[in-house]
Amino acid sequence: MTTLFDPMKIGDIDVANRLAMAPLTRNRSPKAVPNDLNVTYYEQRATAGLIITEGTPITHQGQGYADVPGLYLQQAIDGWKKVTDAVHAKGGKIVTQLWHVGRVSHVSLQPNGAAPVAPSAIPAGGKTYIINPDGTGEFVETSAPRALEASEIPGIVDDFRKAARAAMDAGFDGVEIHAANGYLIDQFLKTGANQRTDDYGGSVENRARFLLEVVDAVSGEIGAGRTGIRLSPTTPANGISDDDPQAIFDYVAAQLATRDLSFIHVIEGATGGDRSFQYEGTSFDYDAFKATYRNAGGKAGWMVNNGYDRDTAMQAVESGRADMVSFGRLFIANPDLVERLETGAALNDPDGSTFYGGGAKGYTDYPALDAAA
Ligand SMILES: C=C(C(=O)O)c1ccccc1
Repeated sequence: MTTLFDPMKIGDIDVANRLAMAPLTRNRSPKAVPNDLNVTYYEQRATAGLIITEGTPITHQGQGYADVPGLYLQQAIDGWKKVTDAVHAKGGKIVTQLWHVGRVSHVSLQPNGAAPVAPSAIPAGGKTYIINPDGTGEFVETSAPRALEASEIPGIVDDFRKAARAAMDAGFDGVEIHAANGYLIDQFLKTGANQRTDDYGGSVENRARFLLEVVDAVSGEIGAGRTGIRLSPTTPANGISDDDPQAIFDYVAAQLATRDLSFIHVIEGATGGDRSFQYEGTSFDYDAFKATYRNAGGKAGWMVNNGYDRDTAMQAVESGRADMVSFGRLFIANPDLVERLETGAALNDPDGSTFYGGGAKGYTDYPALDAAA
């Protein structure tokens, strides 16, 4: 029987076990450049079967939070190279999450103080994290977005492609396309944010067009076997919603099945919250979603997320419902999470007050088992 601790191959990526470190924004990379503290943080967690880095904006326009690392400056690529070298030296595997926030941004974070971009001029209604001129950080309301012209969309697709190339130049084993949590690609997918009347809006085919163009551009650049994707069919994160998530995601599943990707990373329910959350008047079936993908020939590793613990993660893999399980907060607090779950050791508790911003406290100072012994 396959267990959570068995190796596997996801596309072209060999992983030592089926625990993934989920992408976690930590706001500790000033000027969008990864630094030595980031190197230590990821190196400490290299025993994960797969590390998925924090969201990494593909361009300045794609940035929506202060002090997140990018992939659009050579300095950042050089900084990421130190991270990947350190993780590889410990025998780990690491991919980076390619991120464009779309409307979830603030004019102070945008090129020339411009409005954030989105499929339609519909505000996210959420908050984002900025650093004020005096250096203090705070969560503020996102700025009102402008609707992208259709003529701008191919350029953003190419920005994803260029970022994927930059990721490989930085030594990553692959990428995860961030198509979840109410960010740009998810905004195109869902009716609550996409009310376009051109080829990128209306039908499920049109709303999925941008996602598939990004998948094809990234896969074409670095290989489908090193390309994963994160989806969140029913999350309310960043004010996103949809009238019929089963329709759009069953279509997406059937389309992705033909593209030989490395992994499909699915957030179940509300991101970091209620796993049973459903958009008003809808009922999304996650097992049917996966069955659609597999029945259409999809072979990518199926990775599940949201509130899993040792027992539920082991059960998900042993039952065959999932190939991998990603952990966020547990990896924040337990750099050696794999050993702790495999041996049933006690777990450190994460300190939510240090999740975003700051330095080593709550970032690289969580003790490993051998340190605590
Ligand atoms: C990249 C994020 C996501 O995917 O939700 C994120 C961003 C800021 C805070 C928490 C999470």
